[in-house]
Amino acid sequence: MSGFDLVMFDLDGTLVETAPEIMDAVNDALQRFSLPEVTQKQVDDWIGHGTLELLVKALAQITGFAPETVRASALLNQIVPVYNMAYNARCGTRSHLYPQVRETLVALREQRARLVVVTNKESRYTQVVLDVHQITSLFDMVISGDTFATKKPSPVGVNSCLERFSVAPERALFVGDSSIDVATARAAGVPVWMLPYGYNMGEPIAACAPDRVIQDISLLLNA
Ligand SMILES: O=C(O)COP(=O)(O)O
Repeated sequence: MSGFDLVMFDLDGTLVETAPEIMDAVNDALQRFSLPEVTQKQVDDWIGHGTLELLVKALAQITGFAPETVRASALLNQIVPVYNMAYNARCGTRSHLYPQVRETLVALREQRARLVVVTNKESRYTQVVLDVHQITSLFDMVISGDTFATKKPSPVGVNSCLERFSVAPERALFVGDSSIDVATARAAGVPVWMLPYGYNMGEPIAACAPDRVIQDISLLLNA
């Protein structure tokens, strides 16, 4: 039996392994502009601050320009719609739910916990991923990187969930895979558990000092 009334989940690297097809879509877009490809390791380490920021990092790496220069560039504006099309085509081709994700979400719902996604992925991409893996209906609320003016590690999204479902921070849990998730949960006073298999910008997860590291998401059920 889970001791939590509200469980908030990160998406990429926590519920769904998304990086392989994100890399495919980035490389599809780069190819259209005759730019060199990026590697899987680079993409893994760029996930965390949203897709637009991932594209900024990829273009900065390739062109040698500073990220702020890329953010203001025409190239970024041109590549975004091309990436969107590529991602829609790639989504679901090489992503998958991590083991026990669906079963655990269903069981938590049966235990009457509220379930929420809090991701930095922009909502257009979040929706495609949740739909393609048929888990949209398992969540009471979805907060994306562009839902509020600030994204994780700002606690705004987490605080809005606590308020919406009238849950005290200590009765909630944040489950994630990166230092961004730990910082977000800490800023909201919510306990935070980490899964070791996701994307933490190349850093070891122990360095983030979460309350617990769990090897498998089904361990949430015995909390
Ligand atoms: O899209 C990203 O960069 C991050 O997404 P996440 O917050 O679900 O890890």
